[in-house]
Amino acid sequence: MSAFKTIDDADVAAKRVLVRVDLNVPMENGVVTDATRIERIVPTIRDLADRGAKVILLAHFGRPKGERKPEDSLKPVVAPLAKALGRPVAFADDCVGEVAAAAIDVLAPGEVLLLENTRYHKGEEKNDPALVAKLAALGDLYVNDAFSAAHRAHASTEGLAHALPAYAGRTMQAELTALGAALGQPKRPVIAIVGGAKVSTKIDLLENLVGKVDILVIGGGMANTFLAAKGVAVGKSLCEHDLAETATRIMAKAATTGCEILLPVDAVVAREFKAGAANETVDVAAVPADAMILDVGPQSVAAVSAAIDRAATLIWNGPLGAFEIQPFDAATVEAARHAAARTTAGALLSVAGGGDTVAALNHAGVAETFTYVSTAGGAFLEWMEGKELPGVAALTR
Ligand SMILES: Nc1ncnc2c1ncn2[C@@H]1O[C@H](COP(=O)(O)OP(=O)(O)O)[C@@H](O)[C@H]1O
Ligand SMILES: O=C(OP(=O)(O)O)[C@H](O)COP(=O)(O)O
Repeated sequence: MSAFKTIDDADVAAKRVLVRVDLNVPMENGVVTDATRIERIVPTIRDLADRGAKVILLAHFGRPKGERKPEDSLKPVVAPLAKALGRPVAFADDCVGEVAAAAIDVLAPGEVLLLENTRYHKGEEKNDPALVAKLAALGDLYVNDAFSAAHRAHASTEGLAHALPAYAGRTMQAELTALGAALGQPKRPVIAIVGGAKVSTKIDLLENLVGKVDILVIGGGMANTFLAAKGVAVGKSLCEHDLAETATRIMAKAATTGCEILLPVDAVVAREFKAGAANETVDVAAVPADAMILDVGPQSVAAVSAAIDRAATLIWNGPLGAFEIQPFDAATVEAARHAAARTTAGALLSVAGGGDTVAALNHAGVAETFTYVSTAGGAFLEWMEGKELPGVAALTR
């Protein structure tokens, strides 16, 4: 018996089933640029709909912090979701209240409805009982299929599981099973690559991670904060200077745990954040004051590849650079292809995750070659730390 109830345990026919999914997908100018998270939730939605459920999808997008920011609407996700499902998807302009209730009233068994961004309500991130009650009033059952948001104790990821009979969806189950199989007892040395842009929400994870992995490569926006903490001037780069103390503490802890930290030694810098922007490669000690680091440089990526060669297991979240705009995808693509080749050669077990990381691996053409690709980034790292994820814990029998 699994630790939690799954949708196989639920009688869903003609029931209003609130399904928390992760539709926080990479998007450019209102167009979804990577549909992996959409594709992964299809089995759960199809299963429930085929059994006659009224499927009501709850999801967040971006970080609008309780404001109705148009750029954070889930509306652009409707068409790609309908395409992936092969059936229509209705949309309601709010996730609670009269608008949502009216859209649910006209929903027939087997039909699918997506509700607008849960983070348009301040109560979502606060796990506010008032919002939980409003959401719960819209459904008979709750299914969580958003493993990649399970590290958040929010109204739709945690609170709701206590207000309605709660079940794990297929993707939630599959992620936990696959990660357990791949990384339950990782073969050493273990290398972790952590990059990306979510510095403040991920930096604390590194403190634990340096006690668990043998080599930690820090790239992307995350590296700038560490470089700045070491006194390096990073110009106009994405950098959270107020986290310098945290970064220093992590580097000190790594020294005591014997975890080798690899920071960039060179960088590709530009003055504009756009494709084809004039750029140059410089030593990290020579970043011009009016420029920003948008990728790690060739010497750094060579060091990353050499470190991958010394490892038996790779875990990766967060691209090494702003891979969406060329040529700042170079380091991420090179390191991804190198890890993929080592995996194909049988020398490396490689697990990567995160909305943008998956997009980056697809961009490099190697997502299929990695041992396992998770939809989760932050949640995957927290799972790796051994932390209990609130969204998973709330489903436990
Ligand atoms: N040096 C950098 N400067 C600014 N943005 C960066 C830099 N390196 C990476 N990024 C950005 O980080 C984002 C992905 O970060 P994150 O959301 O943490 O990853 P994931 O979604 O895989 O968990 C990408 O949009 C990428 O452009
Ligand atoms: O994209 C997500 O996480 P990820 O960037 O760690 O992969 C999840 O949707 C969680 O989003 P959040 O980090 O804004 O809570």
